[in-house]
Amino acid sequence: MPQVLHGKSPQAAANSSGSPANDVYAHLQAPLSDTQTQDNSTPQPAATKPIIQLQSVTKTYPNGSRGLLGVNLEVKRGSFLFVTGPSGSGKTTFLKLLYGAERPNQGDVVVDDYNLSKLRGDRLSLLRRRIGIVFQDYKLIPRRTVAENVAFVLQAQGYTRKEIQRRLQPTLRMVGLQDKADCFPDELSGGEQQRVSIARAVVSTPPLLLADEPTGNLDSENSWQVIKILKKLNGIGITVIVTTHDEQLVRMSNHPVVQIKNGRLSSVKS
Ligand SMILES: Nc1ncnc2c1ncn2[C@@H]1O[C@H](COP(=O)(O)OP(=O)(O)OP(=O)(O)O)[C@@H](O)[C@H]1O
Repeated sequence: MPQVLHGKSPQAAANSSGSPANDVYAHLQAPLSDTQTQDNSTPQPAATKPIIQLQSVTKTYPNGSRGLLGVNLEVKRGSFLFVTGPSGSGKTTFLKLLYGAERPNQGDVVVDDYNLSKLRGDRLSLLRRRIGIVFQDYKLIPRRTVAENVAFVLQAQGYTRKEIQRRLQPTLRMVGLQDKADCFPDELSGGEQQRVSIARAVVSTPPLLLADEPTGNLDSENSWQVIKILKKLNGIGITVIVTTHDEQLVRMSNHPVVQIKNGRLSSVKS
């Protein structure tokens, strides 16, 4: 049986946490159901289907290292999920399988209705546009300003200049960097750089945000600030999955938690 993670409906979350009032994110504020039927005989409306489904997923690397073993998981749209576990347990492998950077040896990975086990080429690129990714080491382009780093994603996806301008300021405001638009990454603190990378990940308003140890290089205050921004994004409907070693952050956050140990997944808190 897959683990099923229940998320608070994004609308409810938006109402309780105060969503940012700007129309860039408005289309993410449509009410989505937080209940899901297990009856596969009746077609489910898109909004009630899980955004992520893993069935019997095993990943072994060519050198024989175990990434994941027999993992079953369903994540509902609008959820906020923490993934914890010791170093080398399989957390990054789990995220890589979700955005198609690795493929399972066995089992199916379905994300936003795309079966990643079979996805190639253009269709994989299309799915990746629907997934924002945040890394521990930010991965910003050093010779581009904050605004240019964030706008770059939209340029690559063919957005018009007008649409890029429309999205840029609200997104920088959302991460509290509206005054740093013209700074270069090396003029920012680690926490600020991570917030730029979050802005870059969500400026195209993807329905899914994956964050791999986003607070790994930050002190506790900056870590909490990053988590608060991720919560805010979840509040407007983005499904958020965060890997972390930081038990304190997980305890403070009151969201579902799964643990991966030796490639096996178990639910710690649902
Ligand atoms: N490209 C790869 N080739 C071979 N083995 C790999 C590769 N990537 C990861 N592994 C192995 O797979 C296992 C799981 O690694 P993974 O990076 O998913 O763990 P993790 O939980 O994210 O670790 P950490 O918290 O240290 O980042 C480890 O044994 C690791 O050595």
